[in-house]
Amino acid sequence: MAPILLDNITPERSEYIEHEEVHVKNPHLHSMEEDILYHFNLSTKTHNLPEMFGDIKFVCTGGSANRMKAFAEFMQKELGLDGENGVEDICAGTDRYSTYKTGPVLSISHGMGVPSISIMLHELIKLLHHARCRDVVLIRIGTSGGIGLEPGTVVITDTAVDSFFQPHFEQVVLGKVIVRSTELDKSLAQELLQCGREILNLCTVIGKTMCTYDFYEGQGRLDGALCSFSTEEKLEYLRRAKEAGVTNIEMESTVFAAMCRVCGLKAAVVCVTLLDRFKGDQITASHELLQEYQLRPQYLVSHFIKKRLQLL
Ligand SMILES: O=P(O)(O)O[C@H]1O[C@H](CO)[C@@H](O)[C@H]1O
Ligand SMILES: O=c1cc[nH]c(=O)[nH]1
Repeated sequence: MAPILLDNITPERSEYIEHEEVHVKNPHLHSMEEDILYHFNLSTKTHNLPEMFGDIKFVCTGGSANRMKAFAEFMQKELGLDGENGVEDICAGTDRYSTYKTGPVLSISHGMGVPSISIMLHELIKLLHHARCRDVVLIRIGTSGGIGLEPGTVVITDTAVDSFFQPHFEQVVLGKVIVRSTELDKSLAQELLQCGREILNLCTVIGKTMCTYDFYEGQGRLDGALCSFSTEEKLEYLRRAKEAGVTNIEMESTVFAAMCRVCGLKAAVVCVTLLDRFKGDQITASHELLQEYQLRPQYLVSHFIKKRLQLL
């Protein structure tokens, strides 16, 4: 078994320092003449990153490219910005991620699962660093499976946990396992919860979010191509998750929380639940209802952004 190390590049407690530029935790980066953000099709030599991105204060990210485009269009309207030509994908030169900027809001897709969001976050955090951004808040707006919650509930994550219900993210580096904390910013979570409460008919709760490496077996589903457990074993696992404080399950929150924390970035996860996993595995809601569910975290985060910008 690989040796397990607690993260040795993270200080004891990674504190967010107000008004400081976004920093990266990589001593090699400063000696590089050029930094190519390959999956964004951007580079420090070919693009003026401070001019293009220096005013970003909010980064919102979610798995689907269409959702993040829709969110950018929505924010354009909400912030009263000129939207005659719609929004344009800044990284159109690559189809790995879709990126839109509307005023101080960057909307970017991350694909599905830990490896995909982790690559995006490496390049995003370097982008924010090269652009000399300050006081940036990162929010994942996503979907999830609920544990004992009414479908359509919006969950604000207080801590992301792994499949053992631990607040950890494990990264294999040079054949060793590095364990990083997945605690999220508590006051930001409370601020978002308050925003949820201010929106009529939006059911918002706070709880732990479990992040898995798979949608099927990894989330205890009985309907994948493989399944090695019984219905009773599945329900027992979900009951144990619920007892540990888990309210929903998705596939990116631990690495998102861990990477933002190491780099001193304030981060939050806001996911709507598409089903109650105690009641089933298949997502049976209609397309229209699922579309409406996906808008709920967007409304909440838009409300939060407008409050922060003192537009409300
Ligand atoms: O709806 P988004 O944000 O894409 O995320 C959730 O949906 C995907 C699975 O359907 C996973 O990536 C999970 O985390
Ligand atoms: O059950 C679900 C629903 C959405 N996303 C997940 O990861 N799981």
